[in-house]
Amino acid sequence: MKTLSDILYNVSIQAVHGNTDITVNTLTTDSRSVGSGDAFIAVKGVHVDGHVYIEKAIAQGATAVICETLPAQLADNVCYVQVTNSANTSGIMAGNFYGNPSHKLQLVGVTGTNGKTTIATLLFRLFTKLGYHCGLLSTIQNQIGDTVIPATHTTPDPINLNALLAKMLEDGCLYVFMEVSSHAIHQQRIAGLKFAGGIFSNITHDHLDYHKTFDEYIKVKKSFFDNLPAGTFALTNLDDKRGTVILQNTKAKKATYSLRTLADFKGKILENNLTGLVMLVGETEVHFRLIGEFNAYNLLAVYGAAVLLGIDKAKVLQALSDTQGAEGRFDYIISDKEQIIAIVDYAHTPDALKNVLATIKNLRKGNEQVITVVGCGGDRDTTKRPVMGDVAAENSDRVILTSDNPRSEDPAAIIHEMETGVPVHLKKKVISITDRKEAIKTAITLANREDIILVAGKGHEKYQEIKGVKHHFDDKEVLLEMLKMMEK
Ligand SMILES: CC(=O)N[C@H]1[C@@H](OP(=O)(O)OP(=O)(O)OC[C@H]2O[C@@H](n3ccc(=O)[nH]c3=O)[C@H](O)[C@@H]2O)O[C@H](CO)[C@@H](O)[C@@H]1O[C@H](C)C(=O)N[C@@H](C)C(=O)N[C@H](CCC(=O)O)C(=O)O
Ligand SMILES: Nc1ncnc2c1ncn2[C@@H]1O[C@H](COP(=O)(O)OP(=O)(O)OP(=O)(O)O)[C@@H](O)[C@H]1O
Ligand SMILES: N[C@H](CCC[C@H](N)C(=O)O)C(=O)O
Ligand SMILES: [Mg+2]
Repeated sequence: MKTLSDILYNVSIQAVHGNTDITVNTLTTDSRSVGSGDAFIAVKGVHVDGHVYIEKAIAQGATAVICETLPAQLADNVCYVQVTNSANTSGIMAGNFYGNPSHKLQLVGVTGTNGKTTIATLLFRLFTKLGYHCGLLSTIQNQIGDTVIPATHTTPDPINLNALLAKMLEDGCLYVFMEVSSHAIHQQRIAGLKFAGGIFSNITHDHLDYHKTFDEYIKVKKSFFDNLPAGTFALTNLDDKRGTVILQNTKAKKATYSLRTLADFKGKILENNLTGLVMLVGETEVHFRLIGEFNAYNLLAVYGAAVLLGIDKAKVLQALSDTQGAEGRFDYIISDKEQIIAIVDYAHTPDALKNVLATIKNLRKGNEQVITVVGCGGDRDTTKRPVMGDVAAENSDRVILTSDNPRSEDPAAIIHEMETGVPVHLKKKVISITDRKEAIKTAITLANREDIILVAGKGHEKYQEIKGVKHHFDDKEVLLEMLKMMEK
């Protein structure tokens, strides 16, 4: 067992009251899970200040308290460590507690508004195919080789994160691919991690409820690259407006990918249809199973990162050509009788929705209608709602606005906010149906032979969260069931 003093290695300490030469059972930032002999780290959160729970943590058995402000009364037999930043400290302490697994792994972080799950999953599948034992930390799930560990966040909190990395290392993983969300960067969930490299996909409108301004959102994403040291790589998308600025202050080796301009990893789309993409990657023509221009970017990012990690270019392209994308990302079925194409996609930002609808437009052979079913999540960025209503209406023949995960909000009110973005002349295309199952059913009723239905926003999710309760819901399952019923 490690001592508190071991675990405090590299922490910026202001003051210590008590003995740091004590063993620590486990670390936690949540008083509700404190047990005897644990160290409690008090972190200021979005809703409450963890410092409020110090007494409770001690009552439950905490023998060490790490905090920014010391309580007025100090208990005997408890070691208090005052630090400059508790959130940052929890990352560093978690690393020390679990033996800094990231220092012994090749850890690659993927950040950006859209494409993180796709890129991280493709990298995991590619390297697995190449014969390496790998780990994955993603929105859909965490994985250690074939073993799936459910994910609660896109990027876990630092304690769970380091515990998972330690398990991966113990299991013999060499490479770990992880999504790095902007919330995670801002909340220091990745503090103390050692990355082999970082990838930037793109930055567009999302999470302005949390980051307040777009500039602030960019700054947070940029700080991930600012903190990458020399000897690592930073791979960016040159076709994104912010692709260059994001790497401005990094010490990492810079590398670029692009479909439009000269770059270290240059691609060109030759064909883009329902069977996949044919691309020129450098000088090599390759067929990929993924669909759409946005996936051409994701594939280039994956190719670039694999090459930067030292894998042979030809080997990468050969294995990547046959690699499947992540669940619920442009996941389609074609109905037996009417040949209706029904697509499930995780587009939950204006840019993702625009991209996925542009891809669908390219797939049309004639006058097929595009019918979009989409909603916006509750307790999330409200400013994207009217924009997504507009994007859906501008780029579809029919739109059914519906619920996503309303969470604590009134679903009808969210839909109303989406409606306000629909231009007057497009209003006749749009109807609103709060019940997502009914909305999907209506889309199928409206569809004629060979029409295309897009069900956007929930992708792989197997639930719908309403007033704190997660009810089973699976877009693909509903589509399959309804198509079967209607075509009987
Ligand atoms: C807005 C946000 O990101 N919140 C995260 C944050 O919670 P918080 O700041 O609200 O915490 P809080 O309730 O104020 O509590 C502050 C501190 O007091 C402690 N506490 C609290 C109550 C108590 O009784 N005792 C106690 O000790 C808490 O454990 C915490 O350490 O810190 C928690 C612990 O790490 C996270 O679980 C929580 O994620 C919430 C559940 C969440 O939904 N986050 C989403 C928005 C998120 O992080 N999403 C990104 C992906 C987004 C994307 O790219 O699309 C992700 O990485 O998953
Ligand atoms: N490179 C890309 N550029 C723009 N849109 C993309 C890109 N890749 C995927 N998308 C769109 O965004 C959706 C979400 O993709 P993905 O899950 O890979 O992103 P993410 O960044 O992991 O999202 P989250 O922030 O929720 O974790 C996809 O279903 C697709 O519609
Ligand atoms: N990681 C994103 C996912 C959004 C998915 C969408 N279905 C929603 O619930 O808003 C978030 O937590 O904001
Ligand atoms: Mg993701």
